[in-house]
Amino acid sequence: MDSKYTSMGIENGAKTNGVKRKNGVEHIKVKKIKLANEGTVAHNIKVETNGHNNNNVHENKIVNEKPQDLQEARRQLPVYMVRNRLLEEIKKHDTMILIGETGSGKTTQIPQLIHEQRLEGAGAIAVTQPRRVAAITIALRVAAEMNTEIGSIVGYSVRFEDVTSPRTKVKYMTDGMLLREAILDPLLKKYSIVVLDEAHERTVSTDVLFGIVKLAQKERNEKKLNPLKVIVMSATMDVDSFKKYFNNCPVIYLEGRTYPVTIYHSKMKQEDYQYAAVCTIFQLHATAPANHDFLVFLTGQEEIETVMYNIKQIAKEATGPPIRVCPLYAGLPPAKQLQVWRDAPPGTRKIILATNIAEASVTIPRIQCVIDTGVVKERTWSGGTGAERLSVRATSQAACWQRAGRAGRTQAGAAYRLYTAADFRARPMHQTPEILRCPLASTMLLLIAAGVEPSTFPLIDTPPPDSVKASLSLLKELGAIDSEVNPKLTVIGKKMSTFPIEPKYSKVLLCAPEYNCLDEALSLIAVLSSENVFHTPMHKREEAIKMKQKFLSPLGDHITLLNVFKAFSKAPLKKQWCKENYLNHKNLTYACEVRQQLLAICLKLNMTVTSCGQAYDQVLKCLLCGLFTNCAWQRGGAGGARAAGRYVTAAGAAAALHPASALQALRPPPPALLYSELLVTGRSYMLTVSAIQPQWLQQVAPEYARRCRANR
Ligand SMILES: Nc1ncnc2c1ncn2[C@@H]1O[C@H](COP(=O)(O)OP(=O)(O)OP(=O)(O)O)[C@@H](O)[C@H]1O
Repeated sequence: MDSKYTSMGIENGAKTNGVKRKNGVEHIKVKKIKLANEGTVAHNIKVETNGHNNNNVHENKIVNEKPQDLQEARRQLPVYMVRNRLLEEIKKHDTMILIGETGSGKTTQIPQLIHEQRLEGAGAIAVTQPRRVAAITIALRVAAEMNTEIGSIVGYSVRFEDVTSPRTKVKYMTDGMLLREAILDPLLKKYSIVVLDEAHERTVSTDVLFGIVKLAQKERNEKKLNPLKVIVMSATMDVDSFKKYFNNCPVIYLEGRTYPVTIYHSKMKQEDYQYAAVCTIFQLHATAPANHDFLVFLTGQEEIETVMYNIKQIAKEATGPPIRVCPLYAGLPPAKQLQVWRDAPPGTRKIILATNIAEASVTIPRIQCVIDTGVVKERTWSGGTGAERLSVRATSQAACWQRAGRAGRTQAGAAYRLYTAADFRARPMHQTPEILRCPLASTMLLLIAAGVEPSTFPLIDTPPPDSVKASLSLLKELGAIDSEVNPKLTVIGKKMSTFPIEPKYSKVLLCAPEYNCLDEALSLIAVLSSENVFHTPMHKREEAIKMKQKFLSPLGDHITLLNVFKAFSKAPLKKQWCKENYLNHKNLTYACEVRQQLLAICLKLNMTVTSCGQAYDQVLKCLLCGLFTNCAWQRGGAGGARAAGRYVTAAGAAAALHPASALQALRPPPPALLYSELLVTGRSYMLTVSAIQPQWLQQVAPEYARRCRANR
């Protein structure tokens, strides 16, 4: 072991043993399977699990095991072993909660078992996932297990990608996609069974879906339509509040996992978790066999890139097999995310650096070690200022267990927690549900579109009143609803709800024909809907920044992005061109796909696509139609040289231009701005900003402009 990396102080062998139930949080490493109706022991089934070692290789998208091996692996799963009992329970109850260990087979097996028995009848089975990468990879796995093409009996549906057909019976989908379907069909008539998986994640969409399925179930019963079965699943959920919410429905605990996971805690508090992670990686790398891959949890793209760079540098001199480092974060283009599931060359160790998108649901084969920094980047939103705060926080205990549960899925594993056992015990059991800390305008629009009255809609946790008020008032400002009390969609609101994007952006698209710039607006909104198109590698920062200059527009970041997109669309050898220009080829390709989809919706709405050419004022005015609540004025008014670079937003919050903005160098600084996002990271920064003429606001949104003047 390299002496540089011995200072971590991981406590040896601090194993967990057996399942302990603490407020609904499961502990790992169990040998027996017990299936019982909450607490009762009357119907226990006891099955000893046989540890089996399956180091099969996954390639070709993500699975390339032989069908018979896949079947053998299925048979070893705790869920499969008690399938008959489980199916009985599923048949008996309209709604049930299923709690089972991570990796026990809930997500992959329950829908298959239901389908094998044809319990879904003429309808289909919807299985929701909070994250797209999980929906895709699990669907691919299940299709392979069922020996069928993806998109036929088994399919998936995620934003901007629908791989299903009329034959699809088992449909994995993001919770957001099922929510979109609920607008068109609030009774979810296509489905006879809805499985809401990873319920503990408490995303806004899943929370709203709980209410949607509850209402749909009731109404389908009242109208004597085919009943809707609902199964809520997780390994680590807050059982009591869910049980209460679902009218005391039965809770089935399924105890048992295929492989054990040993938990190690840091002996002492780690001041720098990135450093601690790198130390631990190389400590383990020196001794672990090459076919043991590592999964490291970090907080975001920038951090992942820094750690990746450090690992690559240190790896040149470190003891151990060759290393392949793979990033995995939401902003990574979908195809690149799936590369994590591809095998590294034999004898090479894969080290995956992931955010919490790999925390729940996913199985990445060969992961033997999980290194958990115990932190997550969380967004909280203030309805008052419209600002989002991005902060790094300690994860909940449930998240720690979920992370540990990414090991022990295809072989025995270990989780190295870079925090002490006392720190772990002091953490809250569950994180704050998103609905209590995120903007709700999109969700409100969908609810209203689905014919639901937001104030009476049944939610597990009621969102803060000021957040509901701010969201409804934004929808009213945008002209999407007629009133904040008892709201109904307007004609434009109905059209807005058909776009799978933020209401403010759909408003921009709908206003674009008026400004003769739908062509430009589509490109711009597509780029804004995908991740960062600029690629700034740490070691070539200067060069990348220099290259960016050629796309810069003095009008600001939006037109700069448009310049990039236009140039990309014209480039003949796109990949090479992106490389030379320090642009992210995958993200730009993704933006092109998004544009196609948005264009299809516009054409369905009979909108005419025209271009304003170089008249970019038109584009900015059009942008202002959706983003007029995102204006800022220079402090002390125009010409306030002393206050250069310091602005005040329409909501009265002080904010600065982000250092990466194209407008940073502009002198004198523009008197008025339009921004896409307001982010607080210590200071309040406006992101993706354009210069506007102060009088435009008056022209585009006169009523709002009047109120702003009165408040300033
Ligand atoms: N892509 C894959 N490659 C290899 N094995 C897989 C894959 N997906 C699933 N498995 C196997 O199937 C098992 C069950 O996975 P499944 O996702 O159904 O578990 P789960 O109970 O839903 O777990 P979690 O609570 O973590 O979501 C895994 O532990 C693993 O052994």
